[in-house]
Amino acid sequence: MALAFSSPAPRFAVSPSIPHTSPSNSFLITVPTPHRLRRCLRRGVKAAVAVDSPSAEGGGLPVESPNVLLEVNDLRAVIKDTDKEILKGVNLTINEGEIHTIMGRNGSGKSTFAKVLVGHPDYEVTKGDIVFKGENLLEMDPEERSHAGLFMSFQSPVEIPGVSNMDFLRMAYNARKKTEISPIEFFHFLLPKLEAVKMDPRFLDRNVNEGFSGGEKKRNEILQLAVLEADLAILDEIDSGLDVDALQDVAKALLGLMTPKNSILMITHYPTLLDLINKPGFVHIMQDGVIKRTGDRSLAKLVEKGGYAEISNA
Ligand SMILES: Nc1ncnc2c1ncn2[C@@H]1O[C@H](COP(=O)(O)OP(=O)(O)OP(=O)(O)O)[C@@H](O)[C@H]1O
Repeated sequence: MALAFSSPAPRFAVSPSIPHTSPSNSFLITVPTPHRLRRCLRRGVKAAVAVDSPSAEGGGLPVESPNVLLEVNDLRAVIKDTDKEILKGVNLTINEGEIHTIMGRNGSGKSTFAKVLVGHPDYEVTKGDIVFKGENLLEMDPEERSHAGLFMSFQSPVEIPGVSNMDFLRMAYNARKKTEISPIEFFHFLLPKLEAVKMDPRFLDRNVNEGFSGGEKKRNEILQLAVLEADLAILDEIDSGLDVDALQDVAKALLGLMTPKNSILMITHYPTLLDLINKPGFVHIMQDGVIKRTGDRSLAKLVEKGGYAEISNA
């Protein structure tokens, strides 16, 4: 293995996925941090030459690459205070601006993975690491993770009696942005977001999710996401229980929220939402606590057609 570094430390980019390494491959790799270098090495890069500009001597083809937003390495987790292991070595990298989808049989560990990412107290990480925006996520409590830009929409959003949706959203916004926006100002900020998710402003006066239908709760989750302007939205079955029109609205709203900087990690059982979003993305199949296969939307189609047996046997 050959590694060469230019000096001073180069402004380097690493190919996001490096999917097809073989013993004879060599890559132009730019290495801004030891962390990113570790990632390349883990992925089996055998020869790496770093140069600080495409024109520098000894270089190869420059690799334009987006920034890594989330990196999960060999993540293992058990149910708290037990030795029941649910996550058995999950690896996943999400770059800025990407849409990732996790599919998998019931009970394969998808929601657990999502919950571990946001620091759910039911689980204990026993091995591996999670780096979010260059920071060690495992050292942050759930609130810090949220302030850092992680958002999770749960399968069954909780009701919060006695707290109006408007107050809740404003408090969440203030906490995330470390500001103190007035109710009037906030309302003006909120109006276009309500329109984007096609939500009736009357829902703002109701208590959070109290008495909301399943679809209304999901729409409210997207509103929260829009308000918090999260860097990574983790959406656990955001499409479940939605009628066809609502599904279209959610897809449109999600697309409207996408920027080159933020990313989405969706858990779903159906490829419909992916079709509606209609953007290139990654589909991962989780099986027994690990990501077994990764591909594009065609992988989701394969599952839809032949079930998971086809994937497992491949
Ligand atoms: N807090 C917990 N206590 C006991 N078992 C748990 C707990 N959390 C997860 N599990 C178990 O871990 C396994 C994975 O659950 P998880 O909810 O992550 O699956 P999933 O892939 O999201 O399933 P689904 O598609 O049905 O939502 C299941 O067998 C589940 O019963």
